[in-house]
Amino acid sequence: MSNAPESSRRVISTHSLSKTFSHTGTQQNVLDRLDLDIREGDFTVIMGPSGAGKSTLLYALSGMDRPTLGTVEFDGTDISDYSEDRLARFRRSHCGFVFQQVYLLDAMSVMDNVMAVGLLVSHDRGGVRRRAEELFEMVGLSQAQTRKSATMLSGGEAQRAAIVRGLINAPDVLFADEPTGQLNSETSTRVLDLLSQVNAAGQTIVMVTHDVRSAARGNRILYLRDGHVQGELDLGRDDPGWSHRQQRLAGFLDELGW
Ligand SMILES: Nc1ncnc2c1ncn2[C@@H]1O[C@H](COP(=O)(O)OP(=O)(O)OP(=O)(O)O)[C@@H](O)[C@H]1O
Repeated sequence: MSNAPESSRRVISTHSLSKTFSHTGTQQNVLDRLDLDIREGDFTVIMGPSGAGKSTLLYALSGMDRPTLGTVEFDGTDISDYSEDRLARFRRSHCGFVFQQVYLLDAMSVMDNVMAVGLLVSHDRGGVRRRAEELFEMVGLSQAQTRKSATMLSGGEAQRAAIVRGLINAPDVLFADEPTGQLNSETSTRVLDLLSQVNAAGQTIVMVTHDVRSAARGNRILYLRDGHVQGELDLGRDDPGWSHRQQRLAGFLDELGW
């Protein structure tokens, strides 16, 4: 569990964040005037029923998509009306992403996949390589594995490589959308241990998941339904044991009718 110091600094603040999709003349209000903060150093988990808008919220918080109404402030700067180009530059420097699908480029080695993302932000090839090597070591991928094509990795290895890619530019926030969704239980545990480890070292994380075991890694749980945050649980940073954390979380979810 995280030993990161408590911080009340807000990295992201939304104000009346709304997202509406239109399909064949009807409008769907997926996010409805949300006001929420993401605090530095927190491992925030977004839960909620299928279709509640969890991924939509993650995309809005990370500048992958723009709100229909309202604003998203990242480090005090409103990013909601940035142009596509500016948003892309902003994301590269400030956000890291880990998805359920790994999306490594098969034609490149694992190292080159990570280097390519690092070199979008820095021209210091040696520096990027050194950071990549450090991160690969941290996630337990050997040099031989990083020289392989991405197709030659197991699912768990590929997801660990994706975490390295997500961290290569030292993002302010690492966003993860069901990062263990495709993994078996043992490999999920390794990936979750890794997320806990980087969070303990101070990395701010926002993760969407359906999985109680994964969610128990977070210190703050937001439950999204009908476009609102319907409940919030402070799971804290002290570790009274995973089963205790999972029980508290299960109780919270039961009360919300999960
Ligand atoms: N680009 C889009 N165009 C139209 N509708 C969309 C779009 N993206 C999402 N939606 C709709 O918004 C709603 C919320 O989708 P979202 O993927 O955010 O939900 P979720 O809570 O992440 O769901 P799940 O847990 O099933 O992944 C869904 O009804 C979905 O169909």
